Amino acid sequence: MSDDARAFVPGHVTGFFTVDRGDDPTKTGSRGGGIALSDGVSVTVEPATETTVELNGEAVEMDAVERVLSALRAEAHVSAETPLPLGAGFGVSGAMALGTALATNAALDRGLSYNELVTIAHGADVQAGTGLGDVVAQARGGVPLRLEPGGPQYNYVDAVPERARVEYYTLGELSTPDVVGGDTEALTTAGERALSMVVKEPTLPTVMRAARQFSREAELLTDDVEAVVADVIEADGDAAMAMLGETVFALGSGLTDAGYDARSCATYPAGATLDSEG
Ligand SMILES: Nc1ncnc2c1ncn2[C@@H]1O[C@H](COP(=O)(O)OP(=O)(O)O)[C@@H](O)[C@H]1O
Ligand SMILES: CC(C)(COP(=O)(O)O)[C@@H](O)C(=O)O
Repeated sequence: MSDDARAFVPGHVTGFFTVDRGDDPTKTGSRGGGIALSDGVSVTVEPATETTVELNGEAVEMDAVERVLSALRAEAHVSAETPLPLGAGFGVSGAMALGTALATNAALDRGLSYNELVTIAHGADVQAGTGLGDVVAQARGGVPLRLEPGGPQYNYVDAVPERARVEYYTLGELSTPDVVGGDTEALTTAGERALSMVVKEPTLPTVMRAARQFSREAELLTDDVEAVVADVIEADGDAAMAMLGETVFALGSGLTDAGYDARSCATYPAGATLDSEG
């Protein structure tokens, strides 16, 4: 019997990252740090004769989702709902891939385990060029530190043992394939430096400081984002740029204290899960 199934996947803002290409997608990924968010993506999968993908009621083309469905030999109507903007650094593509994997497995009784489904979604996001570390971070939750790249068989994920209220404010999109598909040597050096700062002192304020340093060193910080981050710091807050988007995220009420009309959520302590029935 097949039926509809729904999964929730937290959003994930990356503060800093590396690009680590391997021989296969499960060994390819990023190291880095970020924050899983209680604002995430609810993905409903309904088996169908032809695949269609919808985000907040509008049809979208999403390579990562199509790759997950073909890996699971499924045709389905995938409908996702989220308050997060697409293409602005919240890992919406990774969330849709992971949510599709979890919900398709349930709807079509594929009988795969969590790590197997995370591997499929990670590989799909990597091959689509839309993410390197979001899926494994979204499978973990909290404040993940990705110490080794790749899917669950190869990576090594630690975390900062804290939780916080988080605010975010988006000014625009940045193309993930353009950045991760280009020359990433300097970016990776900056990402490694940021990661070692946080490994030495695994706290949220250090994550934010490392993220600010990374965005400058990797030359990804835009003037508009820099101005907002500066305003938050001026108002005694803590903020940084979300990779890869023109988005600022802040701890506590940093953005609203600085006068921005920001959306607020919190760290999401758990990984992605299937919703319970009924
Ligand atoms: N209107 C749209 N704006 C941006 N991306 C879109 C849109 N419609 C579909 N897409 C697809 O969504 C994916 C966005 O990936 P990415 O930029 O990594 O976003 P995110 O940062 O949310 O993960 C890409 O596969 C892109 O082709
Ligand atoms: C930064 C990024 C490579 C892309 O993130 P997004 O634009 O949100 O898909 C992420 O997957 C990571 O490895 O940390």
